[in-house]
Amino acid sequence: MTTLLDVRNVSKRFTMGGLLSRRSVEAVQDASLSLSSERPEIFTIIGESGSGKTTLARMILGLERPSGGEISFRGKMVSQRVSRQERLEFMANVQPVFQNPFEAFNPLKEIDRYLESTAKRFLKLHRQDDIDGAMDGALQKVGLSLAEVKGRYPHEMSGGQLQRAAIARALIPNPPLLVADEPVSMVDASLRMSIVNLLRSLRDDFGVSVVYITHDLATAYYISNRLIIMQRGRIVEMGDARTVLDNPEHPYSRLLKASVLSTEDAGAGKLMTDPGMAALASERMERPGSLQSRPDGRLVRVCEEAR
Ligand SMILES: Nc1ncnc2c1ncn2[C@@H]1O[C@H](COP(=O)(O)OP(=O)(O)OP(=O)(O)O)[C@@H](O)[C@H]1O
Repeated sequence: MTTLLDVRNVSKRFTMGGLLSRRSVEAVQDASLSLSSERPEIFTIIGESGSGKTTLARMILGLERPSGGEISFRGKMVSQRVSRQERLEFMANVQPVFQNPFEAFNPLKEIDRYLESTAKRFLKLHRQDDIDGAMDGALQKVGLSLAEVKGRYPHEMSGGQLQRAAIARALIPNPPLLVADEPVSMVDASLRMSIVNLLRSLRDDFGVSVVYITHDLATAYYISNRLIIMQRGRIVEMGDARTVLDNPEHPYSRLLKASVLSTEDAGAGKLMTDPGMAALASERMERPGSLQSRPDGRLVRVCEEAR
């Protein structure tokens, strides 16, 4: 089995403030995960707001440098890809999909012009027929076509259509991996499932793996093969999505699942429910611990005294 992505003991500390008021945040602590090249999958990162999901995603994309640990793509450390050519090759292979499609596009530029510059940059295409073919091929994968998109500005499309176009842009270099950070949270509720189904089809029909970042357990349950649950920068549980979400073991995972049932949580990514469980989950984070294997294949963070 060859490894597509290997995240090994990765941490990220942000330091802020001046000399006298210096403080730091451990945004990600000792995170490890690995995706295989042969088995495309949707690997989900779940956690409430501030748990470190975006920071981990940005490190995978090479947009943020880890303070500790290493990330490798196809066996080569991301930090060692230093030449322009190596960076470009990496960017072509690991493409981002961002939360807000309206921010991903320049409002003053036609959508196809933006796709065209991606095709030229990553595929080194020059002939207009070839460029159009690459754009149309990527747009067809997301249920659009070049004819539908040509000459249109971002404000002339719905949020759902624009997110599809953003995903098409990401697909132009034929990447084996997409990193999608809350790709449905800004999309109209009625169109969300179509984007979620699209990610599934990219995996099943085109062999693209997706790192899917969300605080929405329902879509995570629906499309993920595996997932990790993050609490304050740490992975507290990792495993097969259904195994973990049907019967979460860590108190924080249980809290997250319970919060799905709470209407006031909808969309905000904050946990409001069950103060007792919240206190237990929080108290466990204070204590040293490590991920332990369970017979069903999942990993759960266990505190030293509780082992
Ligand atoms: N550039 C930065 N400088 C300082 N602190 C940062 C920076 N980026 C993130 N953080 C902090 O790191 C922690 C993790 O943030 P991150 O954005 O990764 O969480 P998240 O789970 O993606 O949250 P959200 O769902 O709100 O996007 C937070 O405490 C955040 O304030």
